[in-house]
Amino acid sequence: MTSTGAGELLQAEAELWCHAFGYLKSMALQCAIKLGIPNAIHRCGGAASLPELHAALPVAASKRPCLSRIMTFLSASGIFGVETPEDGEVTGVRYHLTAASRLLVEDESGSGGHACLSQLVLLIMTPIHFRASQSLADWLKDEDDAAAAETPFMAAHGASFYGFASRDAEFGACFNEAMGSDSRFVAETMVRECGPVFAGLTSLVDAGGGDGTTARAITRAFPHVRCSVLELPHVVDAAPADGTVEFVAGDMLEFIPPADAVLLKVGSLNNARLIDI
Ligand SMILES: C[S@@+](CC[C@H](N)C(=O)[O-])C[C@H]1O[C@@H](n2cnc3c(N)ncnc32)[C@H](O)[C@@H]1O
Repeated sequence: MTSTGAGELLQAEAELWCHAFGYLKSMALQCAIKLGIPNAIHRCGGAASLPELHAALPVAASKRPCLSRIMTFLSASGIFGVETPEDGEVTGVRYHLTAASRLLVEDESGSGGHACLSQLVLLIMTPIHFRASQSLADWLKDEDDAAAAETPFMAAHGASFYGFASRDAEFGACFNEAMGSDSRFVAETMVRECGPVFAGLTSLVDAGGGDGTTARAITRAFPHVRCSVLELPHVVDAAPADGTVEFVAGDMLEFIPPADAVLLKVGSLNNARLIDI
């Protein structure tokens, strides 16, 4: 067995610390969104000093010194860029938006026309997901193969992800809103870059199409394509009915309405089920 040098050992320990504290990156990002830091920097013209952030953000006066540490951390993570003045004076440090944090700016006209992804990012970091991932080791050890524990999410919450979303109206609404923001973002690129794909179609069904955001964007960009959305009943019940797209309540594993094309932009269904479809 080869012995490991002190330098390598210390490096290995540092790596472990980075992994163990990795969740702090997520939590700092969550904090930035909840405080509205991307919006504040955007309103300052795309770059802001600490005094400008203190004036714009709801941070208690006694906690202001901590904000500079959070900004340093977020800058090291690439969420914000940082320019330090030559004299090193802290009040002269300016933080600016990066490509990633521009996607967290709520004002669409100011974020380069992109949809804002803040709701989606916050959804990924809900305690509901953390609770499920914290049960991963116990779930792997457990011999119980009852349907109730098919996934770590089911083991933690007693329901499938979509079962939970239908049971908890507040979480369901957050989830649909977050998916809608992702769809707005993806649809912008899809209709701009994939025109030829839609050229020969007269109808399309978006299976698991959420609140219909993607289908609406397709219909608006390609009016010759009649779009419908197949969704679980609780999602159809809450969907905005503006007549642009038709909603069909059902289970895509059982039935998909006939159309020239099927759009499938879904996660959280296991691979075997997706292959069935
Ligand atoms: C990850 S979300 C994606 C929503 C939308 N396609 C988008 O990209 O914004 C998956 C969607 O599939 C729906 N869904 C899940 N299982 C389904 C099933 N068996 N039949 C129909 N819809 C389903 C969920 O309600 C959810 O809205």
